Amino acid sequence: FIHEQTLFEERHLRYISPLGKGNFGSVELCRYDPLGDNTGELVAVKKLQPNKQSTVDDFQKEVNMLSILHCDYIVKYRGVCYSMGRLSMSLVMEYLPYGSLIGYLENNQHNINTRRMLLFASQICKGMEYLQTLRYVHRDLAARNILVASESLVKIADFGLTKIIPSDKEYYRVTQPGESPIFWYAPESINESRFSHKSDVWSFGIVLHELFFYCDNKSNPKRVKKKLLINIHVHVQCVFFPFKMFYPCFCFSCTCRRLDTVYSLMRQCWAYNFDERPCFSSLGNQIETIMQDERE
Ligand SMILES: C[C@H](Nc1nc(-c2c[nH]c3ncc(Cl)cc23)ncc1F)C(=O)NCC(F)(F)F
Repeated sequence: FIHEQTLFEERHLRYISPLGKGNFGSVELCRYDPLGDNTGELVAVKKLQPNKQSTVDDFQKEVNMLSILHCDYIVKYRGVCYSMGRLSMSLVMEYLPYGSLIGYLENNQHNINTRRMLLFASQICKGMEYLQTLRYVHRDLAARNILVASESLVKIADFGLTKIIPSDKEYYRVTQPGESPIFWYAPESINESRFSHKSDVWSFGIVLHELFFYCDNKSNPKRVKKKLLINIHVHVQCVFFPFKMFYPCFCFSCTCRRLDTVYSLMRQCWAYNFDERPCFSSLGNQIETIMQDERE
């Protein structure tokens, strides 16, 4: 069923600039300006780019999934815009001027402290907890898919790969694994295409590493990223391909304080056995505790 969808008329949607390419679609900055006097609001418009992977009904699913999410830590859905006589549809979302978290980290690494990183981490946790109540598995949790709303607020975005776990199972198995970035994927997702809240927890651990790796002010993020990729000791757990498993163990060189507690959070998220990984509410509590300690 189609939720009540706020309709944006294409003729009032004024293109401004490209924002980026996401899962199965490109996002553009537009102004919805029905009065035609530039007083309209800025919006982020995701146009479907039908290709081998994604079809219109995948996109319709993404729209429907996003349209029922109401959470401070998730990018707001605004509505849809039909063009070419309802042949093609665009997803209209709020526009967040600070952009993606990965870009923000790269541009602000000098004035980002561990307190702010912990605050962002706890907000992402809360957003993921909310998704879990709806049995959503994001499947692409990464700093590039987090948006910065302000100096003290981040939001989860890009629900192009999100799936809803069936009520009789605790995981979702994808049939055709796309060319998704395996760096953020849990071992069971790589080996069995198995996705669950616990595989999102693994990805959250990678996001923690992305957050705290940039707090190392000495190093320029580009080099850090290269160093990180070079330094990641990827241990091939089994000899046989394709059952190759990646198990990142990072040589962690961040100089920020509370390093040991944050690093232990990451290691919990990277428990090989998904049953041993903490849930998002436990991670959220642990982060709040570290934040308290930070205050002392
Ligand atoms: C494909 C699109 N890429 C980009 N989007 C934006 C952006 C700025 N401000 C924004 N406000 C609302 C939205 Cl939906 C996107 C942006 N900036 C750089 C991008 F490369 C995207 O959705 N990326 C996922 C996420 F949104 F998390 F960054």
